[in-house]
Amino acid sequence: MLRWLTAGESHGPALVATLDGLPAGVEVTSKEIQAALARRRLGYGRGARMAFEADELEIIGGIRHGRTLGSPIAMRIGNSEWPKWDQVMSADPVDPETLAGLKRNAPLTRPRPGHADLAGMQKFDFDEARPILERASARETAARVALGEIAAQFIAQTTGATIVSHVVELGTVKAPAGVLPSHADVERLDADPLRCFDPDASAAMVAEVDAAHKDGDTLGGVVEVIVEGLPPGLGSHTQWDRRLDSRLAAALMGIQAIKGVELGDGFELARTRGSLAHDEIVPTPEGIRRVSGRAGGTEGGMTTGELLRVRAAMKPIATVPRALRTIDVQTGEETRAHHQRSDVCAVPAAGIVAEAMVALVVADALLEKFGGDSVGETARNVRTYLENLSYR
Ligand SMILES: Cc1cc2nc3c(=O)[nH]c(=O)nc-3n(C[C@H](O)[C@H](O)[C@H](O)COP(=O)(O)O)c2cc1C
Ligand SMILES: C=C(O[C@@H]1CC(C(=O)O)=C[C@@H](OP(=O)(O)O)[C@H]1O)C(=O)O
Repeated sequence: MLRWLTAGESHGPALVATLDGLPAGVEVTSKEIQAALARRRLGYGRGARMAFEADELEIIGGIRHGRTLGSPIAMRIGNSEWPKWDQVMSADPVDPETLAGLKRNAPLTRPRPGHADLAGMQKFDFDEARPILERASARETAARVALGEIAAQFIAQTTGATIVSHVVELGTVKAPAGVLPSHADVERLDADPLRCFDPDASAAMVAEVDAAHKDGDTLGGVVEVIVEGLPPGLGSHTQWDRRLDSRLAAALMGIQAIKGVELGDGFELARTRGSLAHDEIVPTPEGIRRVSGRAGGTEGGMTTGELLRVRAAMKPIATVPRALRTIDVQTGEETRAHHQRSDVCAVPAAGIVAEAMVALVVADALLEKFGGDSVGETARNVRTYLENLSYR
């Protein structure tokens, strides 16, 4: 069983990530993890912070000379901006040079609708939002992306399966349905400002972000993650929490600002007759295949061996520059929510985080089915299973 956890605050010295249960011998380098972290910082519409803050990766345990040891993996992702934040948030006298034009932190008593501020202050009994937003903030997703890169390497090295994500909707703009990227398109996608596979839709998305920015507004959207090359039978129909669908949905809904998840055509299937909604099974020279991918590559909560395709819907960023109505918890009076800088849109970054969450869930399901204490053992078990399938 794979287990993973993160710790750390948005404006703290570092994030920490741990991954327990991964076999030995997975090849993964700091450079690869750092590259995954860099992908998360891309995307049109992000705030100033992405440009100057650096993720400083340090592997603390579980990986040596580019290979996992089979022991728990621990990583630290330092925040290059910490010395400044330490000053901004300090109750002690502040060195004006370090502060470099930043405002001294005042208590955040005007919670933002749509962020964790108010519910967190009520629950944890804080009189301002800082201690809540620090951990609710999606900076934490850097730690998940680091973990996800290791999981993705494990998946690739045991099954050959690859993962890619793309932005399929941004605000009201939709990419044309049906044309799916593969892993070979990653570079092209990463070079696109919105990580959208369709250039016309991407251009329209850029315009949508610009318009929202100009209006002092924010945007959400939909990302799709595709895994190509998985064996059939990951996950299980036998219990609700063993279904791969439920595990994917939980992991994706666990990303900040994700409000909906669909497997395959998801909600659209509910509006479609059965005769047109399912993926017919046919014999082919390459083996048993489905003629379509409407289900998203699972049936009965198990992978079918076809493309795994899952979507996540991100709500618009809560820190709206044209700030929404709220109350000041100090006075009880109606006012406007606090606003400093923020992203207009972080949908492309959410796609990278979604890839990481899918990778972790799939790696866990692979280990559950095939076991193995070394990557070679898991890979062997996958091969033997595929060679001995009764129906292929
Ligand atoms: C990559 C990413 C970047 C985000 N950036 C911001 C941001 O700049 N400002 C903001 O208010 N929310 C941002 N969010 C969303 C908040 O973190 C999220 O809305 C908040 O934690 C409350 O959680 P909930 O939306 O799941 O209810 C971002 C989310 C992600 C995934
Ligand atoms: C730092 C990251 O995202 C942050 C996520 C975030 C939020 O509220 O979730 C708010 C913003 O931070 P700040 O409030 O300091 O401007 C984003 O920049 C990151 O993704 O690395």
